[in-house]
Amino acid sequence: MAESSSSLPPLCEKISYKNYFLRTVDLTILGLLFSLLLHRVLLMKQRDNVWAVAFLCESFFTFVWLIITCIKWNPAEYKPYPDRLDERVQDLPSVDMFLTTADPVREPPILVVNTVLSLLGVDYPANKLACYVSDDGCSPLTYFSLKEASKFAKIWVPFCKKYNVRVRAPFRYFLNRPTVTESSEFSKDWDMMKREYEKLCRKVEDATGDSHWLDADDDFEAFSNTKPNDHSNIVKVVWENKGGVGDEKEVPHFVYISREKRPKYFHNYKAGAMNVLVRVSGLMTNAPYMLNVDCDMYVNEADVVRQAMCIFLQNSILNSNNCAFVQYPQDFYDSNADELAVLQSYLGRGIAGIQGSLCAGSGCFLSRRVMYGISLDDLEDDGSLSSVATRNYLAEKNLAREFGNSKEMVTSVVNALQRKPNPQHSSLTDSLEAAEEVGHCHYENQTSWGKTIGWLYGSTTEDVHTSLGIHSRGWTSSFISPDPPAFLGAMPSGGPEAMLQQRRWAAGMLEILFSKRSQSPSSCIVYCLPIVYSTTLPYFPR
Ligand SMILES: O=c1ccn([C@@H]2O[C@H](COP(=O)(O)OP(=O)(O)O[C@H]3O[C@H](CO)[C@@H](O)[C@H](O)[C@H]3O)[C@@H](O)[C@H]2O)c(=O)[nH]1
Ligand SMILES: [Mn+2]
Repeated sequence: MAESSSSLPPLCEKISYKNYFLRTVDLTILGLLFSLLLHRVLLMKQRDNVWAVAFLCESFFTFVWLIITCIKWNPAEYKPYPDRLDERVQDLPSVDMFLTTADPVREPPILVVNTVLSLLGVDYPANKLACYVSDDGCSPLTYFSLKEASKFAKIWVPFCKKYNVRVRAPFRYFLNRPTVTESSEFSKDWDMMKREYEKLCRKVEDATGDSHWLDADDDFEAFSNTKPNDHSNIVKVVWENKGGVGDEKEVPHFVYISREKRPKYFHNYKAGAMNVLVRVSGLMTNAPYMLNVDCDMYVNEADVVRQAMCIFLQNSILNSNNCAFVQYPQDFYDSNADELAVLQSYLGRGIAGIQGSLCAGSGCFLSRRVMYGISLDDLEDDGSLSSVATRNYLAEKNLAREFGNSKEMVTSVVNALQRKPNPQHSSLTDSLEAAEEVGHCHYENQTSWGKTIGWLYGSTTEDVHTSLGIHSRGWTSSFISPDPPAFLGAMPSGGPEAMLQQRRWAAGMLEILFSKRSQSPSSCIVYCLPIVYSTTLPYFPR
C-alpha cells in the first residue's frame, strides 16, 4: 500500500486482489494434474504412441496451468484518487498526447476526429495539454478533417466541461438522447451540439468524394504531388492555445505531423512515427509525460490524465520517482472481446503484483525522461540527475551523437532530463523549422533512436520491446483499470487479424527469450510466462 510521507491521504493505493479460495482451488487442480502425470509415469511400461501423446499433452497442460497459477497468484492494481489531486499538487505537469494514423481508408478520418476530440476534451488544464497527430498516410483529407475538428472543439470542449460529460467522443455521446428531466438549457445546448457534430460529419464526408477544396486553400499546398510513401516532412500547427479569453482557452495545442517518407527508407511503422512525435513535441512543448493512443481508440473517461498523474505524482511525493509508465487496459466497443479482457486482467493485474505491468501500447502514459534512456541508477532520491549521470548524459557531444544533430533537439533533451520546461517561445510556429528537421527520414541515422532511446525498432511488438528495455533499467510501472474502462477501441475484426495478433505475441516471446536486453533471468521469466500463457489462451479450455 502506498504510504504518504505527509499526513495527507495518498494519491493512489496499491490494491491487492489476493483470493485464498481461488488459490486453494488452483493448488488442488495443480495437485490433481501432478497426480495424473505421476499416474502416467507409473504406466510407463505400456509405452506406445498413445501413451506418448497423452503424456505430452498432459505435461503441456500442466505447464500452462502452472504458468497461469504463477501469474494470478498475487494480482494487484493501483487505485488513483483524482479528487485529491488539486489539494496536493499546485502545478500539474504538462502532458503531450500522441495519436498515430496511417491510412485514411482503413482508418476513416471521422474516426480519427473522434479520437482527437475525446483527447482535446479531457478534464485537465488545457494549457498543460498538447495533442500531436502523426499521419503516415500523408492525407490532405485527414488534415482537412482535423482542421474542422479543431473548429468544432471550440464549442465541444466547453460543452463537455460545462455539463461534465463523461464520454467526450461525440459519436458515442450522441448515441443516447438525454433524459427528459434534464434542464431545458441543457436540452437546447445538446440539440445545438448534435447539429454541429452532424455538420462536421457531413463536411468530412463531402470532402472525401470531392477534392476541389484542395486547390482552393494554400494551406494544402504541402500535400500536392505527395504519395504516402514518398513526400517531404509536413508539420502544421492546427491550433495553438494562447490562453486568451472565453471558450478558446479551453482547447489544448493541436499539431499535425506527416514525417518524411522515401521509398528507399524503412520507416519502422508505428514505432518510427512515435519517435518523430517524441522529437517534434520535445521541440514544441517538451512535456514531462506523454500519452500513446491509436487512432481507433477513444477516451471513455474524462479523468484519465488526472488518474495517471495520481500514480506518477504519488511516486514523486514519496521521493521514489521510479514509475516509468501507467498502462490502462484496452477495451473494445464493437466486439465481445472476452478473451482479451481475461488476458488483460491476468496479464495486467498479475504482473502488476509481481513487478509492474507490461506496456500494451495504446492507452499508456509514459515519462519522457525514461524514454530518453535514463536508468533509475542515474537519479538521486529527489528525482534529479546524479552528478555522474549529469557528466555522462549532458555532455553536448554525447547528446548530439545519441539524439541527432539538431541543436534545438539537444537543448530540449537537456531541459527534459533536468525537468525544466523549454524557454518560452512566443508561438509554437517558432519551432516549425527545427521540427521539420527532426522529422526527416535520415535524421535518426547513426543515432540511438530506436536502439536505446524512444520506441525500440526491429520488432513486431515494439511496445512489449519498449517496456522490456524500460524495466531492465530498473523502472517499475503501474496498471490501472477503472470501471467503466478508460479507453475504448474498435476491434480490427476477428479472424485473420486475431491470428496475426497471436503471431505477434509469439514473436515477442521469442524476442524476449533471446534479447540481450533482459539482464536478469528473473525478469526474463516474469515476461515470458504471461506471453507463453497469452499465446495459448484461446486454445485453453475455460
Ligand atoms: O506504419 C504505421 C503502422 C501503424 N500505425 C498506427 O499504429 C497504430 C496501431 O497499429 P495497428 O496496425 O492498428 O495495430 P493493432 O494491432 O491494432 O495495435 C496493437 O499493436 C500495436 C503494435 O504492437 C500497439 O502499438 C497498439 O497499441 C496495440 O493496440 C494505429 O493507430 C496505426 O494508425 C502508424 O502510425 N504507422
Ligand atoms: Mn488497431
